[in-house]
Amino acid sequence: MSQNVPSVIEKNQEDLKKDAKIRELWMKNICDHDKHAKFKIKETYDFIIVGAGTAGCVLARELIHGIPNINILVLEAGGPNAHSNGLISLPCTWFQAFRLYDCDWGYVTQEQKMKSHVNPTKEVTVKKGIHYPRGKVWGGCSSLNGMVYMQVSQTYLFVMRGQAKQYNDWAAQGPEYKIWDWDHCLEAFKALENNSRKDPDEKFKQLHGFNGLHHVQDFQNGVYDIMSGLIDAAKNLGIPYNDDFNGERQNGVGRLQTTNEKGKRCSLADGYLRDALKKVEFHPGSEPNGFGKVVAVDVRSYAHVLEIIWDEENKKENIAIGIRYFCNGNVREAFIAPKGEVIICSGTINSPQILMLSGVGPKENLEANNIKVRKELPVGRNLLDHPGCIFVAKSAPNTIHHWSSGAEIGIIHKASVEGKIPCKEDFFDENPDLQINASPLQPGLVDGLDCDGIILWSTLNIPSSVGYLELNSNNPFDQPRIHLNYFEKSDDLYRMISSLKLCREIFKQPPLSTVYNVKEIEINDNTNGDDISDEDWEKFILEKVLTTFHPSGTVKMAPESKGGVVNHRLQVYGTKNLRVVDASIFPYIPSGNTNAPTAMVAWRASRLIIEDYTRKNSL
Ligand SMILES: Cc1cc2nc3c(=O)[nH]c(=O)nc-3n(C[C@H](O)[C@H](O)[C@H](O)COP(=O)(O)OP(=O)(O)OC[C@H]3O[C@@H](n4cnc5c(N)ncnc54)[C@H](O)[C@@H]3O)c2cc1C
Repeated sequence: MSQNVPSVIEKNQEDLKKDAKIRELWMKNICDHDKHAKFKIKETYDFIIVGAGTAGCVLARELIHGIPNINILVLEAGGPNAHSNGLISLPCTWFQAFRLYDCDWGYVTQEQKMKSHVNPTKEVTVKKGIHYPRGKVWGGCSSLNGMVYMQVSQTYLFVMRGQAKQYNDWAAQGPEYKIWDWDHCLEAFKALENNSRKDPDEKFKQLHGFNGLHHVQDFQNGVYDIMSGLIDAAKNLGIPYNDDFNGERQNGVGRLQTTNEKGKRCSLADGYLRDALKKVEFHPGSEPNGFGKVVAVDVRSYAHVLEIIWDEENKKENIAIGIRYFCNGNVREAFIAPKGEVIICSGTINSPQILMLSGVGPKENLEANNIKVRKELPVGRNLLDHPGCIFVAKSAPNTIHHWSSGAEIGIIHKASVEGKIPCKEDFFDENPDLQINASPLQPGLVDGLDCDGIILWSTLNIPSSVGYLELNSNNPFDQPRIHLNYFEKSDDLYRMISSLKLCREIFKQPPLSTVYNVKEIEINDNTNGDDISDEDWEKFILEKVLTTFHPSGTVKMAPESKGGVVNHRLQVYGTKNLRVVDASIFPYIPSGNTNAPTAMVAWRASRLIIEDYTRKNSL
């Protein structure tokens, strides 16, 4: 049975005073240490990667194995993922893991006010302070995420090694963007994936990889069969069964695949960084300073990057030469070798923040925060995310398995822009835009509710509304201001209403309503039974809205004239030796979970970086 696990422990005033005293002693010690430090070695690396998240882990591994005799420094603000009392590696505790305050950046969002779409004479609000978790730990968000594996976007797959339209849209931005078309992306997805499906058929083999380091497995269901009952309930409504959401089509109901290996989380730190660290060579005397060169990946934990160091002798060219960071109470610097690069892999919130703190960004916001503008670019604009809304039902006792890792079943459908219940045609539409993830009700997931049940989490996979983020100050430890602009466009609201209406219908179906005594809760607290007006739906959605944790797009890959910050090779416009590689470069958000697409971007980027490095070295 479920237990009530407190997810937050509050500190009292006495504890806080003790903490402050210890911090003071630590600072004093650091200052004494500095007084005695006589010299420091100039640290030089071929590549400096900022952030050991999904993208940083893949990149470090692919570069150290792809280029001979290089060394790489990875600067990571968080610590190793082995910590945290096992909460990270155990799939069933993921919902606690992303609330670990020392593994999460702890971001919250700004308040949002807008006119009601249903009754434009009224103002409606999305409350301030939606928790916006981002991993601050080896593996980044892949160490905290819900482990759902989704590689393809909206499945405009034209059978076989088909084309997913969405990646082709990335590629349609110009002839040089062809390197991002579906064929190129599929090559990367397959190279990364290690799928453990038993006896895969030919179609499955064509769209999946089996030799990568990112382990993917079919959901191992437990002993209770309420989740199978959910599949039957969806089928009753005419929703087709789908046995591979990463296959030829994305619509339908089926079991999700997860990034697990033998029942444990497989983050990109587990899969890729661990492998990168295995390569260590020593080349004595190969460096002019006489120290020799260690060919390896050096991961520095608890190293918070402050800004990019620029070559001040060639001011106009904006040449990145290193990184300034804060570690163990000291500000430190690391530099790149003449043919090296700085690669920012700090995620959708932090990559734009680092660029802006270094003078690359929108003029107005930079000048308002006393930052000298080096290159004006729309950094932080184009914040794309999948807004979500959870719909909860109670069930009879002892109907769920509490070691579930969360989302077990997916229902992917086309929603109605008029807010109607989707019809059969919508279920068969191969361009779905809504994803419902179904999980057993986990303790703590819904405040104050401690009973068995099911959660249906509707997620708008192709949102029309776009948000932005901006600096709050020039303090690198300050949170940027995150403006989500969820449901700013009316079609987003009505499509969410359509999906939630479908959730209600699913709960009413047998065997859920008959065998498992499933009864929806929450919405009926606000309204009367079935007669829910659009106004009440809007109120419900804006009160309950939460992120599905997929922010992307704030360092958009696009031509500069079209709002791009990086070009097709992910180099920052108007700078040299500087790339951004992570979910922030997505020009359009993939219509599915974003971890695999981010790893794909890093794998593709590694090929581009290797090409450029080899060319520079042959000159
Ligand atoms: C709770 C949660 C659930 C999710 N569920 C799923 C899911 O089920 N399936 C799925 O596919 N996707 C899921 N995602 C999304 C997916 O994990 C992310 O899209 C993906 O991991 C993003 O990778 P990234 O490399 O862009 O950034 P990140 O993984 O966030 O990596 C950025 C790294 O940079 C470090 N960093 C940032 N700033 C600095 C700095 N100044 N100095 C040094 N280091 C810095 C961070 O600490 C972090 O380690 C989820 C995400 C979360 C948070």
